[in-house]
Amino acid sequence: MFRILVSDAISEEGLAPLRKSEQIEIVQKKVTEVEEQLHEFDALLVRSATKVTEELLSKMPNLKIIGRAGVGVDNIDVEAATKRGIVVINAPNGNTISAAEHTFAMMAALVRHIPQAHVSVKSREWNRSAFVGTELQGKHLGIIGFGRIGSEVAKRARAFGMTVHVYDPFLTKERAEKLGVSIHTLDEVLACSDIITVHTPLTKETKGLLGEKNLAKTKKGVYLINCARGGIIDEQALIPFLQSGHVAGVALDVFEQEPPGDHPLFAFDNVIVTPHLGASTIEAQLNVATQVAEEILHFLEGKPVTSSINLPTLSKDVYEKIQAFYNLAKKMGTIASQYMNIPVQELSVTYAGTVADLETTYITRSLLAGFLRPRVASTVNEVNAAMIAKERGITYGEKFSDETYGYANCISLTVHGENRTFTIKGSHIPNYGDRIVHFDGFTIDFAPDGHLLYIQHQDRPGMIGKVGNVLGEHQVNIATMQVGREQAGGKAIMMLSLDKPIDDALLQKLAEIEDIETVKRLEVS
Ligand SMILES: NC(=O)C1=CN([C@@H]2O[C@H](COP(=O)(O)OP(=O)(O)OC[C@H]3O[C@@H](n4cnc5c(N)ncnc54)[C@H](O)[C@@H]3O)[C@@H](O)[C@H]2O)C=CC1
Ligand SMILES: O=C(O)C(=O)COP(=O)(O)O
Repeated sequence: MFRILVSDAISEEGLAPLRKSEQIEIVQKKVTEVEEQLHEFDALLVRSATKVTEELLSKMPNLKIIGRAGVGVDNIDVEAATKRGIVVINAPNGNTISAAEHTFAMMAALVRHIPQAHVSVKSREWNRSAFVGTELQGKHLGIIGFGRIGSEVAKRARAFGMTVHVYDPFLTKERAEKLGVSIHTLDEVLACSDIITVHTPLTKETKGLLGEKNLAKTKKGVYLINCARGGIIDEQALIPFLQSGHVAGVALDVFEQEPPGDHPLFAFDNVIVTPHLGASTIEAQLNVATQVAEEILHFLEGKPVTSSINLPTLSKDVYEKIQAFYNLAKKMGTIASQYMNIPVQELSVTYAGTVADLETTYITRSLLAGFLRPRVASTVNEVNAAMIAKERGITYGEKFSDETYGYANCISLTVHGENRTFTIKGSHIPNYGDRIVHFDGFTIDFAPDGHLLYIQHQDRPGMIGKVGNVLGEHQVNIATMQVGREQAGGKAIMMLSLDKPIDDALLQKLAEIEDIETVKRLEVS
């Protein structure tokens, strides 16, 4: 049974596909209501309210995936999740339109004083002169952060006859031109805009982006909007600018602390607020819940998740193409790790032939996970492999080559350890399977599966018989055996596939056979 804790309000209709699965059990409760059962959950679905801290994760040792039914993952300690090998996914575009429309609604409300006028009329006043506004047409809109939401806001602004100025360090000129906006530095946007709206994620770089220093660079009478994340505009820093009238009005959908409680900005009539409603529409909630539910099902079926925060993202098509190499690479990593059971500094992976044209980052992560698994006590998978390698001082790199050694594809792994280097090469042959075609200097051909026994010996007559006898005496059946040698009478290797694993005592017996130099057990699961 795969147990999912849904700890925030997520669309029931969107979750329906999960409910259909007999393998899945859904519990809809706040974290505080299931303190005693936290260790039982495999998945956690949240919006922005649940804070997924390291402490919470430490109480959920079975957790495999966190789904954020929305965009921002600043409420999730992604680094802590990654360390634990937990996949973090979000629903990146399900609420884009709703957030953009809400931003626009806030903009219109701000410059036409709609919330204040509404309260006034309902208080039985009729004070038309108190609420004279400004038009949006002809105004300069500054957008900071030009991703999905920022660009949808720009489209609407242009339809309203506004001129749009954008600051986003990652925005290309082509995309800006296509959307009819001009790219500027942050200072230029601050200086030329009548209205500024922020649409970046909350990161170390964007926290307090509109603080005292940058607010001072804005035009007198500027309007500010934050429908992204609390803290991108520094709430405390706004106070003197509102008091002096430098900032004409502020619209906030999000707060540094949510709920904000008795906030000092509420004292200003020209600060209008909503309780984090950007994504709160029927459509957005259905979209994000459906996206996350689909991803959870993919994850359960072992298919790739397409919107992971801490894994390279892969489409289904791409995944289908790389799957075979992904498995081969993992096995190669596992074998190399057991064979080179000494400290290693570097793994170098070379891709040649058809595999070189694929998404190799993912394949390398798989190889890395396979390599680290025999060495690391905690969970290691594609999510945390890179991080664990770094922690252990193991560097890795990818290269590409044309040398396929006669195969359609070839993955080579060279492991650099102290005073020793080891190379293994593998190929995936469609309709045949995975083959290791080179092992530590020897040309060979074996399937990297099951209970393998590697023997390096002097090439003498009778060696195979001696090994067979010892194994037979201990009731160990040999399924397959492949041999390779440098030259007649020189160094040779055997790679045996056994029906069951062998113990240390038997390994020792084999090592004692004359002319056998090395015996290693290699387990590939
Ligand atoms: N109020 C609400 O209910 C909602 C809020 N959001 C928030 O809106 C924000 C944006 O969402 P999307 O547009 O979907 O994300 P996105 O990832 O498509 O766009 C973010 C943009 O910010 C830019 N950016 C990053 N660092 C920057 C910096 N230092 N300066 C300037 N630009 C920077 C990125 O290049 C990117 O283009 C997120 O913080 C998200 O959490 C999203 C949905 C609903
Ligand atoms: O998707 C986002 O980033 C949002 O801010 C929406 O938050 P919510 O799911 O409404 O708590």
